Amino acid sequence: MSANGSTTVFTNGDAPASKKQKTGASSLHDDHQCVLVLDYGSQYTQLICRRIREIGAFSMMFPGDASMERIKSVNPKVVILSGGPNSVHVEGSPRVPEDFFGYCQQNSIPVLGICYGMQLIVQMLGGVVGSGVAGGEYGRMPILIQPGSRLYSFQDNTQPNVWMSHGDEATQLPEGFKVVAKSEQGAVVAIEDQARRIFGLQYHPEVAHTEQGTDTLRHFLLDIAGLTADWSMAEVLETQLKLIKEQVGPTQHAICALSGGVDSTVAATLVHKVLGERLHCVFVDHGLLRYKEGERVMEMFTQHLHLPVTKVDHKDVMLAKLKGVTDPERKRKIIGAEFIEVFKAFANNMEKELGHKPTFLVQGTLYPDVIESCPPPGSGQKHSHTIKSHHNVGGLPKDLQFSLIEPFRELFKDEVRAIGRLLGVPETFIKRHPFPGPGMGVRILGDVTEGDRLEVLCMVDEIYINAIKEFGLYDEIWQAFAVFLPIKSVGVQGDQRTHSHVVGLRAVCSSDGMTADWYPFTPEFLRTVSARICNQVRSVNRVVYDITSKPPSTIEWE
Ligand SMILES: Nc1ncnc2c1ncn2[C@@H]1O[C@H](COP(=O)(O)OP(=O)(O)OP(=O)(O)O)[C@@H](O)[C@H]1O
Ligand SMILES: O=c1[nH]c(=O)c2[nH+]cn([C@@H]3O[C@H](COP(=O)(O)O)[C@@H](O)[C@H]3O)c2[nH]1
Ligand SMILES: NC(=O)CC[C@H](N)C(=O)O
Ligand SMILES: [Mg+2]
Repeated sequence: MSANGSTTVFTNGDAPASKKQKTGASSLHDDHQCVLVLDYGSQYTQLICRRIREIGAFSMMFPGDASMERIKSVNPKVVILSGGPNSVHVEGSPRVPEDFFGYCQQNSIPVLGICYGMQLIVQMLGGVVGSGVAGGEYGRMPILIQPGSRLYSFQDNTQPNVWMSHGDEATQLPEGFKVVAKSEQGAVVAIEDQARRIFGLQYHPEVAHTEQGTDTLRHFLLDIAGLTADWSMAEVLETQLKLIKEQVGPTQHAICALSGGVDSTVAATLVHKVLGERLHCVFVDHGLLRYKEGERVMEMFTQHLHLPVTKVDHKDVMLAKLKGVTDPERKRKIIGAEFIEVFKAFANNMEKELGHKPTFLVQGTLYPDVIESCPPPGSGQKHSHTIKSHHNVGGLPKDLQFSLIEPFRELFKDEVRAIGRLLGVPETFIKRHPFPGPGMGVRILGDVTEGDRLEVLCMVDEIYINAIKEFGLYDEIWQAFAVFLPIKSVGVQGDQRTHSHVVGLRAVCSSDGMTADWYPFTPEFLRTVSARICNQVRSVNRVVYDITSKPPSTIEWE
């Protein structure tokens, strides 16, 4: 169990030893060579662990300032230092113990530093980190690889596009290191000391948008460090089934927050395998759903899922609570708290009906929800910043009266899709675009309840998604949706001046939601959809398309 009561496969190292035993992580560790990831608070640290799993190796994650004793206790074969929001020259910023590099040297442990991790290597081994030539690089960037590098010896492409997110730079390298790649602006973006097998990347090889990023990590782990690839998703699934059985015991009941989205559908199917009739699914219609979503989802459950699901209508209460609220974080917290109110009432009703009060709550929480919401105490990611409070994590009330079962809390969407396929979940669910729990609540900027905002957005979104399906693009796009902007613009319709709503359209390519790029629609598609929206939704006179990647934006607008 992790600190908040959910089960985890990959121990974060902050859990006490007795709890670690419970997760089964120590037995897994006994059977596999360990890649230790030291976390300095990057949004992407779990993504490093996810890539390591994809490559077929076992990983553990410790906080970046873990003691030497702790590092030694897992006998790592490789250590990766993550990125992070801190700056190495700020007093008190997290770092490895002074004798860390000596220990790695003595035990022939290769080290890779990523972004902040590379800056830490440079500073701690006697180089200099400063503001450099680039003055910060964010998003996509081509880099130029120098010949003769060990880190890149597997590849031919000498100018891949990589994903950057940094302000500081290495301006002087420690002795023994050489530059093996530079950015377009001339910043040092890859370094290596071949003799000591210490490597550094200023960009993020772990994000899906970095070309050959996984290949670079694979080459580092399998060829340079010599690990064997012997870890699989089937093993993750088996471990989760075992953990849930232990966590819930033979008689307790659980409720499952089921949205019709991929994550909760796979979570429900998995937990149902263990609990059977002791699992009770509840779908909340909070009034912030898409056009006809409530009916459509219930029909999908009946036709394809064969799990009993109760639909709860909570529209009026939710919209009353959101009236006049404009701050995005405040909205998220209200929505999160209302979800829990519904679950509590549902559990109380169950007790009256069945004589059993479910004390567990199953949610399809994924790692991106956790990291963006800012990690709960004890989760190990103590150096990260809050980006937004996802309703199912940071939006939960403090006095949550359930123990959480969140089998995917350390996984990413594409991994959950893989587990769903292993469990035989129908493709209708697996291929659905993600839809956030707070729904239209975070897609209407500002007050959700004002005027006809909800109706307008639902209509626009429906027209947009239908056009995407009609053009055969739905499966190519990771997520698409419309956004209501709280401004009006001047237009001319039927020779008359209008002063009407503006809507934004967003479509992104991604594999895990951690990084994303905007989808390049054809002008024909954009022309068609814009004309349809302005003709069919008379109170809209302007449509804009969002051409921002994540980072620097996020996928949702709030
Ligand atoms: N309308 C809803 N009713 C009940 N539970 C919900 C609802 N919306 C979200 N949840 C709960 O919150 C969790 C997080 O929501 P999220 O949208 O991230 O996941 P999802 O809906 O299962 O999948 P997807 O990301 O594909 O939409 C869900 O897994 C589910 O447990
Ligand atoms: O269930 C959810 N509750 C939330 O509060 C929430 N906020 C964002 N999202 C979804 O997460 C993914 C990443 O989105 P962002 O780049 O906007 O953070 C995208 O798929 C978003 O739709 C949420 N899902
Ligand atoms: N993504 C990172 O690791 C950033 C490191 C450091 N905070 C910088 O801005 O340079
Ligand atoms: Mg959803």
